[in-house]
Amino acid sequence: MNTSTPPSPIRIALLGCGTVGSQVARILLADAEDLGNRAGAPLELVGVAVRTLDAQRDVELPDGLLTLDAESLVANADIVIELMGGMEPAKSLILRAIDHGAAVVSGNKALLAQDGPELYEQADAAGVQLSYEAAVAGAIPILRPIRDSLSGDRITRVLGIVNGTTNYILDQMDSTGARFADALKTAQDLGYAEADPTADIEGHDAAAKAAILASLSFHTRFALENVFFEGITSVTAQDIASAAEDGYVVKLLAIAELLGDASGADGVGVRVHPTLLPRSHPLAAVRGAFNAVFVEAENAGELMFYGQGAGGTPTASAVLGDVVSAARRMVLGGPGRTETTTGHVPALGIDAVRTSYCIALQVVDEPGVLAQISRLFAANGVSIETMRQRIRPSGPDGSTTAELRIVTHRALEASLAATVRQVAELEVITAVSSVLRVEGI
Ligand SMILES: NC(=O)c1ccc[n+]([C@@H]2O[C@H](COP(=O)([O-])OP(=O)(O)OC[C@H]3O[C@@H](n4cnc5c(N)ncnc54)[C@H](O)[C@@H]3O)[C@@H](O)[C@H]2O)c1
Ligand SMILES: N[C@@H](CCO)C(=O)O
Ligand code: NA
Repeated sequence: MNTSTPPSPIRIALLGCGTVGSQVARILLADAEDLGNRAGAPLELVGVAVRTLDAQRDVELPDGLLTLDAESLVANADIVIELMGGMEPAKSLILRAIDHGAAVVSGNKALLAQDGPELYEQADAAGVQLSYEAAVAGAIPILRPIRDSLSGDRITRVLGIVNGTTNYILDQMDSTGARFADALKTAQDLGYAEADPTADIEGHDAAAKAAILASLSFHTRFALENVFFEGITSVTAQDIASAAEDGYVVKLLAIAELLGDASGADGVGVRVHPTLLPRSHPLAAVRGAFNAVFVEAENAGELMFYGQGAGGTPTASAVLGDVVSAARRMVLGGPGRTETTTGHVPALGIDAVRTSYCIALQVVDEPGVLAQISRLFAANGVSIETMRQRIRPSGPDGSTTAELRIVTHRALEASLAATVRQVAELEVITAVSSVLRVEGI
């Protein structure tokens, strides 16, 4: 006979009952027994903080669970799930939860990328667990594999499609020839893009996720200010069509990689920008609003994690994984480490990155043009990998112009950017029609 006392219930407070929060509440209630068995103690949802009590919600919750008093709820919980989003009051409530010794689970990438270092320090100091698997690539288990499964390896590079809205838009442009504005409209009609899609299309959302991925991959705290980012608003249908002709696809990639600085010491470059990828690259096959993260590690080699990066139920899966994990730690004792910060690698700016460029130029069709252009590439130490020239009629007099598409070998971003600036000033150049970085070659 088992005479030990049953474990006391773990009290869970949920802050926010929107797209993700409502699904977390639903699953916590519906699957309480299974989740409790896995955690080793009953999981009790003690309250859900909302802004208005009588709002229309996706799920029906038992009477008495909803409250407007988030602060009191937090003060009486063992685990606080923050799914309100935004900076305040999310940050103050998380700090309050930590102060009370509660474990915190959040999906708030915007807050973590901006104020994560402060929150992680407070959690460490209080000995409580702060987990946020939902914050990067929604349902995809990626943070815990990086933090735990790969903690015996050395990650050298992470390439991620971590924003579903922009992947959907770029995929539509690629598969239907749509213009950016039309693809964005379709994404909005289907509910992928928000009414204000700025954070997605300008790259902020992916940049926040890049900062989190870089921090865990390189054991050093990086914040949004360390991330160079560009969105997809200037990617044209022509860019996508030309890329397709050359065997590439355009993806918005979040890239975090180990680099040498000028003296050869380690540094980390973190960036987000539209990127040309060969169609044979595994990330090129990530279609629609799906997400994927491609990890390169010294011993494991190449790994890819794929799945749904957003949506209430998929994201709730990641949140509840964190909840069960935090509850297990409570049952077993000790907070468990959520991240390590012993790497001390500095963040390097975009100039220190080594990448390739694909440059499309409209040039005058006359002798010596290629020589002038290639001289500038050579002067900047940039080697050309491929060059394709197309001659087009430009006037009724039979005159012609040429379009050149040059793909470079990897070179320092600073040298590539200087080359483009200088080439643009040549008189024989009528337009620099696009400049896109290339990865995976
Ligand atoms: N939706 C997704 O697919 C997804 C995926 C990954 C991460 N996330 C993150 O999860 C979080 C929640 O996202 P969501 O899509 O569920 O957002 P949402 O806007 O649907 O839900 C947020 C809810 O919080 C409530 N709220 C805001 N301030 C509040 C306050 N002071 N007190 C009580 N309630 C308050 C809002 O009324 C709303 O119901 C965000 O940080 C988001 O970035 C969302
Ligand atoms: N807006 C985000 C939601 C998930 O973080 C996306 O499009 O991927
Ligand atoms: Na995730």
